[in-house]
Amino acid sequence: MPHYDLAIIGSGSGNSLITPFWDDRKVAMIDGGVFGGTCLNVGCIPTKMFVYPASLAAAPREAARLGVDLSRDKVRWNELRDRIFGRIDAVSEAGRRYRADELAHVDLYQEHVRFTGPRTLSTESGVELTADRVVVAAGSRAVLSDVPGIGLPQVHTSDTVMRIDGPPERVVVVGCGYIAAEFAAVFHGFGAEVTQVNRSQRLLRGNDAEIAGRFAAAAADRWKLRLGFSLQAVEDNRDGSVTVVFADGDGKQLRVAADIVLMATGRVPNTDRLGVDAAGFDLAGDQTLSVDANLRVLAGGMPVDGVYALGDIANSYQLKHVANREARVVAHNLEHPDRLRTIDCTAVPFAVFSNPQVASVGLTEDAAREQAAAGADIVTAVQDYGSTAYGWAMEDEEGVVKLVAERSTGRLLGAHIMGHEASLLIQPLVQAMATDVAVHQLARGPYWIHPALTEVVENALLALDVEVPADVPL
Ligand SMILES: Cc1cc2nc3c(=O)[nH]c(=O)nc-3n(C[C@H](O)[C@H](O)[C@H](O)COP(=O)(O)OP(=O)(O)OC[C@H]3O[C@@H](n4cnc5c(N)ncnc54)[C@H](O)[C@@H]3O)c2cc1C
Ligand SMILES: NC(=O)c1ccc[n+]([C@@H]2O[C@H](COP(=O)([O-])OP(=O)(O)OC[C@H]3O[C@@H](n4cnc5c(N)ncnc54)[C@H](O)[C@@H]3O)[C@@H](O)[C@H]2O)c1
Repeated sequence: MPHYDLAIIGSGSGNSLITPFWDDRKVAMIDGGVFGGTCLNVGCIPTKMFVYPASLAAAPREAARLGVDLSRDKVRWNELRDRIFGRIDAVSEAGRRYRADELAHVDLYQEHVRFTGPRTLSTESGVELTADRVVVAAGSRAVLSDVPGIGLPQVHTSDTVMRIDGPPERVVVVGCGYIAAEFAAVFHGFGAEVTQVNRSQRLLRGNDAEIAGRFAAAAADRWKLRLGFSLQAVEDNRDGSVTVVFADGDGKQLRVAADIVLMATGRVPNTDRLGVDAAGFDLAGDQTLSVDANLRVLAGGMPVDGVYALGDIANSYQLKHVANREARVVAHNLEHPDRLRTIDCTAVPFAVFSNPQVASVGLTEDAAREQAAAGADIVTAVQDYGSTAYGWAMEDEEGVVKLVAERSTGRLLGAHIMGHEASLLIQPLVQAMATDVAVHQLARGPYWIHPALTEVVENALLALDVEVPADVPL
């Protein structure tokens, strides 16, 4: 039975744990999927490599408003796809080869594994292995509704939809989360007829209600949006296309013909495939592994010696920048068990790279008001991109910055942005929240470049009705 100093399940964020510290120790890297995990192979990176060209392809609509007539002649999808995956697949394969062939102290197991005890594992091919320390970084996977026709080749998840021959002409997107929003924009940008259908009435669940409402209006302005319908079946039309059948709460049917269907109805942690019962590990309500602030896995509420978890299997953010930070904490804790560090989840931002973009950090207005003792100390400001000089240049009619703050302290509690490069505009606000810089200090401390689009953030900060100290910079 091979024994290791460290066994890592998952080569996504888990791959970064093999630091020089382990050079003279034995490490098992175990991954039953494609080397490099979700972000590299089927997640953040390839999606954004589609998002950017799709945003260029969508430019004629915007340019026309400004008096410039452009046309989108052709989307060479297959060429674009092969360029993207030519780059990504090579990175994944180089990473795999490095771990498999070039590091004498690392054994790469390319198969799935299950726990048989807290630090004992069994691979699909029957190898039993033990380790002093184990890190579970086994990620999450897409959920598929159990309806007739779900197995048809036209039905995709984000894992497969970027590899199709195309471009498709008619796309049905099921769901209303980040993945649905990003792919609806990609296919719309490339000229497909997109119908996005969701069970609930609200898009981008968990976002500030005002931003989610504005995003729904912007989406409905671009592609077909049908809310309140649940997927019932996918029917094979026997001509290469399918009909996607939905029903609302009253049983009214919606039937949409499509070349492809993208199921974007959420992701679940892979704990159900890991044999966590045999290890005795605790699960949280959302089926992630329960961990303490040091990211040690819990069993019966107590940390299991030497066993850590990180990423989508251990948190409900399902964001790569969170998984990366957790990996840094776990790497430290593995190397310094006598000086454990904790994970800090202050001001975790996210961005949805749709059209328009959405970005957010901290509390929504509703959550802030719920959390405020009497509800009286919360102030908000809503600033349209169109109120700034750069917004005039763009003739922008949609972009908006919404800020939530505490009146008495000037503490920024939340920031929510929709519009052009929202993912960039949010960053100074993330910095302010992470380092506890008050609203008036952020607005008047640094210079803000004129007439950059960042002025919309500056103006939103100035519009917040917070108490301003007398000596604040002018
Ligand atoms: C389409 C899409 C777009 C996204 N875009 C963004 C974005 O723009 N920004 C952002 O922050 N986040 C984004 N995310 C989320 C982000 O990709 C994930 O949060 C992140 O990759 C999770 O990393 P991880 O290390 O936890 O898991 P993963 O990278 O998924 O790694 C887990 C690995 O474990 C392996 N594994 C699982 N079970 C077993 C087992 N039993 N035995 C052996 N191996 C196993 C899997 O094969 C996999 O390789 C996106 C996700 C998707 C799907
Ligand atoms: N830019 C980013 O940071 C980014 C991009 C993509 C994904 N991600 C991560 O990936 C995770 C998964 O994304 P997601 O969009 O799949 O999940 P999600 O949980 O955000 O959204 C899924 C949506 O599908 C709907 N739904 C579920 N079942 C349905 C059904 N049968 N019929 C119709 N609608 C149904 C739900 O109401 C929900 O709104 C997210 O939590 C996110 O953190 C991040």
